[in-house]
Amino acid sequence: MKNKTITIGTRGSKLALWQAETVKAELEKAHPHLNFKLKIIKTKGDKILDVALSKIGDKGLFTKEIEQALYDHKIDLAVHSLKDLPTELPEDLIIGGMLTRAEVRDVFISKDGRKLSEFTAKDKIATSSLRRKSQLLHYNPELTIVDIRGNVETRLKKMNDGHCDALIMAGAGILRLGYDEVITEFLESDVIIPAVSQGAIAIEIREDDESIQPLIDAITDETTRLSTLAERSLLRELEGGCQVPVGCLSEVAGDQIKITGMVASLDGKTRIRESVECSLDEASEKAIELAQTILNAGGKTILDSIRPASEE
Ligand SMILES: NCc1[nH]cc(CCC(=O)O)c1CC(=O)O
Repeated sequence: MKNKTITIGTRGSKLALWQAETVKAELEKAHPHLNFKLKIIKTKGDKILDVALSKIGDKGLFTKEIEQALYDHKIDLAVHSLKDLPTELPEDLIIGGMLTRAEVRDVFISKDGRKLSEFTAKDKIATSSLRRKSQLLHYNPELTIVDIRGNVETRLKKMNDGHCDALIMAGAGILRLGYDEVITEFLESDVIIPAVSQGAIAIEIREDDESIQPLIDAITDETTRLSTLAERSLLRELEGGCQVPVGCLSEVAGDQIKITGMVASLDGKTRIRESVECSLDEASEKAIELAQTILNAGGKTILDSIRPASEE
């Protein structure tokens, strides 16, 4: 008799495929009696390549079509960069689990090997992320930031073709694709706080699909789960999507966690950073309190001033 085949939905970019293949390999190892196959799905974010992400609006840009395939039972689970999943998932869909988190830091990639500290107003740094832009300007208000879109390869090519002198990208994506040698430096959290859930791979499933959840439990890393859920609680409390200048860093030691949240104004003039330390078990609860602290410390004023513009 033929064994059941479980279908994994993914975007078609090299990074998305690497992530989906990794989930597939882990599932195959944990469940050798089952068959797993990948199904590639194109999303709106893959199709619109000439508009800055902050101008398209964020709700599920890289996820909507994949989630529809889940609803339609065309796939049984979906693999995403957790960072790209909105904090509120569509009805009846849940995050079933996460793989062990990889590199969380952003990296600086310059064309001629100069570090960020050596950059001046004459150099162009490309990023489409408001979080990166605002923190770069806080670090050095003289810096020149330009927009860029596209996947990792496209961005590297654009830099080499003269679009910019440097890029900032998530280290996780660069390392997964094996481009270690293009990294000029890792940006530490005193300069750039990473995005909420950066470096974590998530598996999205139908809430009522009881046969899938135990399969995913077997490959889920509990520390990653608790810390990224806490970061997402903070983001939800701030009511920020992925296109707001919000960052969050979790530092885990044993069963203790230190969470640092960050909100910055678009011009970088104001940057609010607050931290909390607690046990991993209470991380989500404390992250919500941390969000309130940040809102009260001026975060609310910043986020209120940004939201109307990004909703135009
Ligand atoms: N916004 C796109 C995106 N979503 C996930 C990653 C990289 C992998 C990760 O952070 O988990 C990237 C690229 C980047 O920000 O440079």
